[in-house]
Amino acid sequence: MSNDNRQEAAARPPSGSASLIPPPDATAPVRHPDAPAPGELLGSHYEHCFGCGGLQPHGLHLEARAREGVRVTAEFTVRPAHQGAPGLAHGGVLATALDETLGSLNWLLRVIAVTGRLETDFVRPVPVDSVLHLDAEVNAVAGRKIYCSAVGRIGSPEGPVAVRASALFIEVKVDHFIDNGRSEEIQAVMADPDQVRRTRAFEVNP
Ligand SMILES: CCCCC/C=C\C/C=C\C/C=C\C/C=C\CCCC(=O)SCCNC(=O)CCNC(=O)[C@H](O)C(C)(C)COP(=O)(O)OP(=O)(O)OC[C@H]1O[C@@H](n2cnc3c(N)ncnc32)[C@H](O)[C@@H]1OP(=O)(O)O
Repeated sequence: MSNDNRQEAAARPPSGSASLIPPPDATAPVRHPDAPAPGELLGSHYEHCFGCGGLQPHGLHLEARAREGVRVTAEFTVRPAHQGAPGLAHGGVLATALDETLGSLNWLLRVIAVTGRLETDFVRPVPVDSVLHLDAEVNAVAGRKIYCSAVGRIGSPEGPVAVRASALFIEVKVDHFIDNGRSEEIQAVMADPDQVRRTRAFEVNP
């Protein structure tokens, strides 16, 4: 694709499916009063998470930072292990980086939620060793449904757009993980009082 065509593609509104368009009764997202201050790192929601976990050797090690409103930013350095084509990031890895960044928005709402739908536009190839600057925000909320979008730019927050995503997250209770997770890992997190306290605090969402 030529540079002109890429710029045109980057400027196009995301071609999302109907289920990613907030319904008429959707409301603007409300930042929780106890959300981390703008500029603060959010921290990992689970240390073995492939997206953000510090103890996950194969992971992306994304660190999301709170911004104003219900918005976060994160940086992802593309490593040789993330290749799909020679020297270029795998699209699924880029989708994971978008998913993780979007998922971290729920810290600002103080809601536990999982990805129901994630639609990704791959606008330009992302070379190994480049830093992808991700910027995500919640656009609307309707009941348990959280509508959000993200963009990833190469090299700097003002760099060329490489990827974009629209997503629908669905609020769940802690039981979602207890009922569905493998018992070995669930027992390990249940034995960690900090993890349980943090997760339960989110569930109450005062
Ligand atoms: C104490 C120990 C705790 C241990 C936990 C430790 C840490 C946990 C803390 C936080 C971690 C949280 C998340 C992780 C964060 C970041 C990682 C990135 C995010 C992910 O990577 S996360 C993994 C991938 N994700 C999944 O693994 C979800 C699999 N899935 C399901 O588990 C169900 O599918 C679910 C729950 C999504 C819905 O199921 P459900 O039965 O609760 O609700 P239902 O189906 O009724 O949907 C309600 C309304 O959403 C609409 N809706 C649903 N799905 C839709 C779709 N796909 N497209 C369009 N609309 C959809 C319906 O149409 C309906 O709409 P309406 O209300 O208008 O009718």
